[in-house]
Amino acid sequence: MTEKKYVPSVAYLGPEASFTHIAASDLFGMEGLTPRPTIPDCIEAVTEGHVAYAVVPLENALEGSVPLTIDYLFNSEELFITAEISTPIEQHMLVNKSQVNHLGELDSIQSHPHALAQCHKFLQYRYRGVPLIQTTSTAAAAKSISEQPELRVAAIGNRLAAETYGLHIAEENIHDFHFNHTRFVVLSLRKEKLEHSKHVSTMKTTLMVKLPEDDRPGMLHQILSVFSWRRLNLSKIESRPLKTGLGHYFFIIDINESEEHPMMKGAMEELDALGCTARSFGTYYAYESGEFIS
Ligand SMILES: O=C(O)C(=O)C[C@]1(C(=O)O)C=C[C@@H](O)C=C1
Repeated sequence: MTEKKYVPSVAYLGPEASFTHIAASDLFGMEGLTPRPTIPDCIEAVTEGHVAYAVVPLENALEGSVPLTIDYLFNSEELFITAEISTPIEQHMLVNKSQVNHLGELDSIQSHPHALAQCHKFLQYRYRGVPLIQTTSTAAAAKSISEQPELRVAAIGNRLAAETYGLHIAEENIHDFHFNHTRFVVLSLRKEKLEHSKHVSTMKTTLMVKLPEDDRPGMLHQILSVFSWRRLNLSKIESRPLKTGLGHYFFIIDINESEEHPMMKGAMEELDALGCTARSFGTYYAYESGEFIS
């Protein structure tokens, strides 16, 4: 008797043919993937136990962090990052075949805010004045325009979305900078390191750090020195508003080390001694997808 392969259930920011879908299938294959319309819906699918994992975008090389993902993570007490996959991204302008000869008369261009921003210069020079409409994902934009072929609208998305929704690629590679990569993370209630045969770029630990309530001079400097004298390499530090008042922030810190390392344990203890609240999202492998998602 052949053993049945375990196929984990995975929610991703959909619909079908989003960049997140491609990233999720890169890690998990096509089986077991279920689309969710928004990033909070993906995160809730995991926290409510409907799926084992959720794949969501975390950061883009041109546009920075995806605020929804960061803020939901900050407020979750139970989620861990179990893997990261970073992929190069190519954006195209998609239209219904009936609109190919009406590119000069577009009423709107739709996409995810990050995708619109990645093509900002292109849109400014070629489609100045055309209203830009934000959607929950690039694939949501492609799907929506495909359902209204009579409208003079375009979407920004990838090649798979064009194929999936029967759209025509009117303009290819419209992202403003060649180095357009997005980091996607795999979230789970279980603290684990997902292993994959893909190329691992590094092992990372992500922390979210809240400073002590009493504002002291040099606090950020002290936090950084916790890592620097231990020779712990940070690959990212970013501040986000705590949403409790102007000037109140928390910090997202990525460290290229396992949290099991004695130096990391020491760092966590020292952060605690400084009065900081440091929450670890776990240690995970950061994978790189060599192929362009286009
Ligand atoms: O997955 C998608 O298609 C999305 O619309 C999300 C998202 C993002 O949030 O960064 C993913 C990759 C691209 O950078 C643009 C948009």
